Formats: sequence, C-alpha cells, structure tokens
Amino acid sequence: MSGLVADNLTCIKQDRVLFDQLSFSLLPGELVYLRGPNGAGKTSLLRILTGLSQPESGQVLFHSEPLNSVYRDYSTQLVYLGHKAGLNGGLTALENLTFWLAQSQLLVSTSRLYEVLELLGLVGLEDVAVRYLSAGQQRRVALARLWLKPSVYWLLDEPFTALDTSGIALLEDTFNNHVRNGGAIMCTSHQPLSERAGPLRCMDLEYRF
Ligand SMILES: Nc1ncnc2c1ncn2[C@@H]1O[C@H](COP(=O)(O)OP(=O)(O)OP(=O)(O)O)[C@@H](O)[C@H]1O
Repeated sequence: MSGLVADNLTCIKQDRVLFDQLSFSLLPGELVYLRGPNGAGKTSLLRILTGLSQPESGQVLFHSEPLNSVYRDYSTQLVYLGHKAGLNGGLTALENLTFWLAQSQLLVSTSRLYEVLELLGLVGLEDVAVRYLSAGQQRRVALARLWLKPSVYWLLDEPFTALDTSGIALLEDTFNNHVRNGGAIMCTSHQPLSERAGPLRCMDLEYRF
C-alpha cells in the first residue's frame, strides 16, 4: 500500500500499555487529527511513525516497505515537528533555520528564507537570539520548516501551541492547501481544528491505565 502504514503497533512505557495492536494508514491527501488526553501516547505514536523510537511490537511501513529499509527516502519526504520548538536559544531565527537546512541537506535561497520569515511575521526579528522571542514567535520559527522543505508527510505534535489567532488561521490554511496538493498530515492538538483546516479524519487515543 502506498503512504504510511502503522501495522499492529504496540507501545509500552513505564509498564503501561499506551496502545495495543494499533493499525491505520496515513495517505497523501489526508489530514488526520490525533486526539487524546495528556499521557495517552500521542507523542509516543508520532515518534514511532518518524522512526525516532521503536514500538514494542508491530511495524511502520512506507510504501509497503519497513521504515528502516527505506529511511533515507522517507526522511526526504518528511517534516516532523515535536511539541518543543526544537530551536537553539542562543542562535537567531535565521541561524537556526540555516543550520537546520544544512543538516537536512537542503538548499534554499536567502530571499526565500526572508519570504518565509515575512509570511510568519518574523521580519525585523531575524537577528534576535530566539531565547528573546515570545513563545508564539518561537513557535513560528519552528513552523517555518514546513515552508522550507518540500515534503509530503507532516507529522506535527501540537503545532498550534502558543500561536495567536492569526497564526492559527495561517497554519490551518496551510494544512488545507497542503492536503489539497497531495500532502499528508497527522497532527495533535488540545484545541479542536476549525473548518478552515479542511476535511479531516479524527483518530482518538484513550488513556489506558
Ligand atoms: N521515553 C520515555 N520513557 C518513559 N516514559 C515515557 C517516555 N516517553 C513517554 N513516556 C510516558 O508515556 C506516556 C505517554 O506520553 P506521551 O508524551 O506519548 O503522551 P501524549 O499523549 O503526547 O501527552 P500530552 O498530551 O501530555 O502531550 C506518559 O505517561 C509518559 O510519562
């Protein structure tokens, strides 16, 4: 099957089964909204889908192949944003993004970088160390990666955290466009997504004791 497939995933943390024999797919053209209370296992599931951690049992397939055998190809088509902004506080927005682009072996022109910073309302702040930016501004720097790396699969852990209403609207519009252009998104959020984000499929993880 094309796309990303979770095949019978079981995850155990601290002797607690977070989820058991969980199977689903994430296909191009889909937005999946992953819901669940604190501690249900949403981050754990996203990390397994990125290949950053391993399930107790089961596997993740990418275009029908086990993730570890196609990881290089998968990683070129993936943006994963964790619930922390994942920025170096001592570096500016420009420096953080330039470093990330180099690590990801992506070539992006300076003018494109400025375009994205402008879209995100960060122009004028590009030379400020990110530790001095507000929480919402730091989130916007982290999100800039979505515009800088052409990729199909977006796995996003609480990307709306700290965003103001205009930031939420921008991100929801971007989700809608991405999916209409064949992108695939799985996203967690403790606030419901609005209709602006486009059609979505909800997936619920219960808290298991
Ligand atoms: N590396 C780890 N080592 C031990 N326990 C972990 C680890 N990662 C997660 N856990 C535990 O697994 C459970 C699920 O955590 P996870 O972060 O996946 O939940 P979540 O649904 O994303 O929660 P939240 O909504 O609070 O972000 C928690 O009880 C957490 O303490």
